[in-house]
Amino acid sequence: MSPLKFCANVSWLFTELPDVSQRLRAAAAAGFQAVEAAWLYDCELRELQRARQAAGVDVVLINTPPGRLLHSCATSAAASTSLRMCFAGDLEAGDLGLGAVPGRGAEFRQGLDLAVTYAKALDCKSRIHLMAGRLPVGSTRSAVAKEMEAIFVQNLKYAADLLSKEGITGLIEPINTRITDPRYFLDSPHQAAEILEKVGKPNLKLQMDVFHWQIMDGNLTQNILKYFPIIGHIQVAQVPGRNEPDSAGELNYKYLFQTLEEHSYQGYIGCEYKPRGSTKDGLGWIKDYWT
Ligand SMILES: O=C(O)C(=O)CO
Repeated sequence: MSPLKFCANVSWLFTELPDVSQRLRAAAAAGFQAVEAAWLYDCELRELQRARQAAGVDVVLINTPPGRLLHSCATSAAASTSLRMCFAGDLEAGDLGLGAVPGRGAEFRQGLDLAVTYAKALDCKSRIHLMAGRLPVGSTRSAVAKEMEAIFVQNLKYAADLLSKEGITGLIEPINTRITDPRYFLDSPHQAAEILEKVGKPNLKLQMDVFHWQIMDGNLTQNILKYFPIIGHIQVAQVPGRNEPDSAGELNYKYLFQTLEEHSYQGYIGCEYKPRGSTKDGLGWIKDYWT
């Protein structure tokens, strides 16, 4: 059995600290050797590089940009020395990725180029989450599903060829549409597996967020075993509160982590949850996995 590797999602953890550099340092001080993040694009890249090196952590996953930006805090970040962590987009009303969105192909490709620039600069050699995006406002899933899938397959083939030149794995992540994001295009591991089959590129894998899989489908053990060969990254949070794995909820993470150990899962497990209190105080559960 190989030991599990955890990474801190600094878009969710250590949010007591406004600056990315502070969060990277805090993650390292808490014991993490690796971090992941949703979006860092409004943070000044050279500062980000310096902060990562100073903290001594690996960046193992970033997302492609969400799309329409609500505002860019690049000016404030560039102007100030601090790297205020900011979402690069109006995530409520706007976009949540562009991979499957009709008429946004050029923006998807631009966002992919930016993600590769940041991944290379941050020495994030391994993974970029290629976000699918939402159904157009006013459309119904049944009416647009076929068109959006064809667009997603085409964009993923393009992305896979570009990423393979950099040795980077692309990931697609089903996000639950029951609670978190009702208009998101990709919402089940079965749909994602079918799309990956159609794309047929070995450097594209499945990002398994246990929180979303439980809400959409349950049947976690069978789904983990069925899709294990194509799983390239995992994220965890308790259901329904999306708090720490050991918080009250539906999931027995001790059992799920044991299952992953028994199958020698070699990837990272992203801690993408809302701490109930301070991040540090909520990390008691992870000590069992840090030998
Ligand atoms: O919303 C989530 O679970 C994500 O991982 C988005 O990147």
